[in-house]
Amino acid sequence: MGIWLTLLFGIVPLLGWLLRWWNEFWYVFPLRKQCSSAGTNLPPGHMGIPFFGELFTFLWYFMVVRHPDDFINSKRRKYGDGVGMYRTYLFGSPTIIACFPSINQFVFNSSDLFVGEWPTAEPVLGRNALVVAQGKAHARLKSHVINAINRPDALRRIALLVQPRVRAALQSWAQNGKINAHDETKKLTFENIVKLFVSYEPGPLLDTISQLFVGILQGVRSKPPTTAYQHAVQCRKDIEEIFRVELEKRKNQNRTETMDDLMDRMMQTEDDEGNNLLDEEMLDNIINLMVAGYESTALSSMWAIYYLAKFPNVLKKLREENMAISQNKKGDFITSEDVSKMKYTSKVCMHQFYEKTHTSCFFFSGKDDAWILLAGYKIPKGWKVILWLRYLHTNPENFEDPMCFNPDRWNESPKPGTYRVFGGGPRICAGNMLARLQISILLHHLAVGYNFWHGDISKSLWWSPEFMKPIAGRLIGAKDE
Ligand code: HEM
Repeated sequence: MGIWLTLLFGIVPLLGWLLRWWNEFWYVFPLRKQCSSAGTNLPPGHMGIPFFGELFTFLWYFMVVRHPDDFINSKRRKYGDGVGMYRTYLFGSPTIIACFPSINQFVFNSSDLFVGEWPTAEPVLGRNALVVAQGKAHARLKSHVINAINRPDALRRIALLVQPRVRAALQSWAQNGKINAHDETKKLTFENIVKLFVSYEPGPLLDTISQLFVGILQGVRSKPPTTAYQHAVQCRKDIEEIFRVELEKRKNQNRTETMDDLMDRMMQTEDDEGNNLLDEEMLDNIINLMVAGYESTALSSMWAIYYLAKFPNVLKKLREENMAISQNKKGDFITSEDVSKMKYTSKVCMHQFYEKTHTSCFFFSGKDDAWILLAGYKIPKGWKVILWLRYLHTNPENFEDPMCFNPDRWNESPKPGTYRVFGGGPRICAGNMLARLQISILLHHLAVGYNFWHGDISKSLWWSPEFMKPIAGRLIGAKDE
């Protein structure tokens, strides 16, 4: 009996106490002395239990309670709202969660102190891929990529290239009646992105590439030696082979027969010193750009369809603006210059990016100790930093009624550093112009030609396993209304 009582009232609480504080002793205690001699502190927070840290608390708020903001809100309540950064242990590493715009800005712009984290991206995306490259190599590759995809002449051509497929897709959706917006926008975006980069038309080759990309996307964030990771590496090799054959074919071609797609443009771009990209650099970056631009654009397009079906008043305003442009076109496609004049459409797009990034955060890893001077805290070397975009975008102090779809909120510019949909600093999204253009074009054809019957649309919570499935709308031609 005595032994059981000792166990119950002595050892069990002691074990519980040890479990609760183990990570604090292990990770925080040794740093305390360093911090106090430097007159600084670690951000407040709690490191959780061994191995898992605060993973279960995180999962509780995200998967069980389904109030992801309460994960941060509980920290705000406990450690104070003015702090803007909290220490924790998540996903196998001691971590700082950064919330305030000024801290995010500091991390985005300090590539000497923080390296962007794509843990396993190199074997899957290639060592020359933009997201993998660092320092000078990154700056050089980025200037090539921006040259190839963001220049006005490239955007002009892209605008014309994507429209036939957008028009055809909308027609077929309308004929089918009910569509699954998630699947259809993915299919449309994929077909267009392959067309833009390598000019392939739908057919068996495109189907093979599509399967290979699914494999890459499923494994790009997983870790070795998982099957998903191994499969992604194999899919990458197969895709590289397909694109290498295409590249060789073009190099041996008479250069008057250019396709003028993004592969061609990458073959021709020169950096400041007049150098072209090497074959490996080109292949890695075509794959990287397709991976980065595919799901991001598809999801934003899907949200666009969802919201327009839900908010007929927005669709009406969008239609007025787009009709005015289309009346002068006499059936011709709109141009990238037309798109830049469509102010209301641009505000609708801004919301789609914003909505999409409600689910995003960026991972960085500290290369050296960093002191956040503004708040007087230290981020120790080797710790991860998670930039918690959701905090910025769903904070009523930054955006009035943040979860409400209201394109007019963008009549005024967001407060500095609060709209971070494309990241920031040297790692800012390389395809943001391309994404804006593609979504505006979809919105244009949708608004001008179609109406929604939106009685059966329901919004599933984004973290549910049924992610996006119920998002379906019925398109009918405007004339059938
Ligand atoms: C809705 C559309 C898109 C959104 C919301 C988006 C968002 C982002 C964000 C937040 C980053 C920064 C990631 C980080 O710092 O780790 C990023 C990087 C990047 N994005 Fe996008 N993106 C979109 C579309 C595209 C498209 C269409 C392309 C190209 C075809 C593209 C290519 C890239 C590349 C290459 C990077 C890495 C840049 C670098 O490391 O320097 N993105 N994107």
